[in-house]
Amino acid sequence: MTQLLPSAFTERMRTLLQEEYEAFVASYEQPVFHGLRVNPLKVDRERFLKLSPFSLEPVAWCVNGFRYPEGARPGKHPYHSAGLYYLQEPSAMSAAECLQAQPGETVLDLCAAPGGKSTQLAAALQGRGLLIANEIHPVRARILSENLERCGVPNAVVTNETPERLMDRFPKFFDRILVDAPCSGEGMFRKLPEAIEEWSPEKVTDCHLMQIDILDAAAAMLKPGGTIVYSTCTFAPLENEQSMATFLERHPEFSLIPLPHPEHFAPGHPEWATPASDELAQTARLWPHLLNGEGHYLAKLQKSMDVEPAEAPKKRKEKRGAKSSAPAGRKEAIAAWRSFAAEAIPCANSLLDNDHAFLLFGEQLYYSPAPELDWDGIKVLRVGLHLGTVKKNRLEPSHALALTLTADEVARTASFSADDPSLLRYLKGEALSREDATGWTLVKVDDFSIGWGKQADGQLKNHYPKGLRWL
Ligand SMILES: C[S@@+](CC[C@H](N)C(=O)[O-])C[C@H]1O[C@@H](n2cnc3c(N)ncnc32)[C@H](O)[C@@H]1O
Repeated sequence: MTQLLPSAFTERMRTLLQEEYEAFVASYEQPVFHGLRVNPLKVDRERFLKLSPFSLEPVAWCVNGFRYPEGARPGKHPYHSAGLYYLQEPSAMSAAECLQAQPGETVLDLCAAPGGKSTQLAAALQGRGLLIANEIHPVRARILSENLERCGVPNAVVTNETPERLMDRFPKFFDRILVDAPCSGEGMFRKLPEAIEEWSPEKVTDCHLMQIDILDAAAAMLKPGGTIVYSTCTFAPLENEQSMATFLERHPEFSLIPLPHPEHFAPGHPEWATPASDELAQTARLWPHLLNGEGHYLAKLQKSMDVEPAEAPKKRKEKRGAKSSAPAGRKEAIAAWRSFAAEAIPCANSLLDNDHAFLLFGEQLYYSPAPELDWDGIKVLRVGLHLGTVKKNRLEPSHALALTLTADEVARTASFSADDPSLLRYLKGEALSREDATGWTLVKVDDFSIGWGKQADGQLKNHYPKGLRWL
């Protein structure tokens, strides 16, 4: 594939890499590495290693990351539909890992779709604290939301906003921010040859300018003492060392801090930026000829504590007739939830015990990880855990809820092994003949929830979402 590479790209890389260039360009003739990251919200690493139908080789810089062999089809396995793992290229696993989000923190993933890094950040939060996963493009934001749902994330809000509009709403609000920036994608040429077609020297410049704007917004949203990880999947110095050099000139309240895994990640190149600050050597480059993954760049920035803290963002007021969270009917919706939970999920009423956290949008009931926040005027796709649809004072549970539940939390389960033909029929949307107690039933693959069924009259009626059904 070397001959497909744009000459402006290869000439620049030859000049930058000098004697290393031959090894770099030879890597384009090597096979791509395929990765999956185990989702600890659903299964822990050791258990998955025992269950895995694929042979797995650990990724050194990501505790839950593995490479799987060519020919394995983990995206076509029921464990994928159950959210046990996320398919992610090995180098792409580095950025969220480096952010080191801690349970209970407030974290923003500013350029989040399709959700590889958001699902990884959500796993680090362990269901505690708040993740805002934002994506500027509406169609991609929906895919992001579906991926967070599949991975059983209860505490994420998905927004579809520009960084600037979020900045106005959330000044100095986040403990940690990931900026996985839109970039010219040179590091993906081997994996996605279509990225070659979309590349041009002008795109590199446009992406650099966009990155500076996005980073400015991220800087404004970070608390004093907070951390930003900036990442790209390109080799262009303009989008990497230069974006960092420009950012640091504009924001003297930030400094670069060291990244882990120096044995795998090569240092950034100060001499590829202006000014050529030595600090830039603390950023990292993941080179495809030096590790088993694609090309990436990483930088970790810390904001000084000597910055005035911000006023808290606007709080939500319980207004009668408010558009976003219709209070009329909210009490009835909560009552519908409580009666559903008492029957189907005995522990839920004591776990979801904050009445202020229930938000009703039309017929859709959510449990919010940040009930105090006002979302009016922000495009929100999901405001936390979607509990279900309330119709005629009855709650129909959501697919998202099923995927956050474990077998010991629910009153009734229907369990199938991964290779049981009945499971395949369920995933295709068929009803199953089955005798059991009547009511909402959590369908499982082995021990892991995969969706809802409703048992009645010797049948398990199918409630697997139409859009997700296997063909
Ligand atoms: C590298 S991708 C993100 C990948 C994602 N973090 C993941 O791990 O799955 C960059 C994202 O930035 C979005 N984007 C494009 N222009 C943007 C802008 N001006 N501001 C914020 N995000 C933008 C793109 O739509 C794209 O989804």
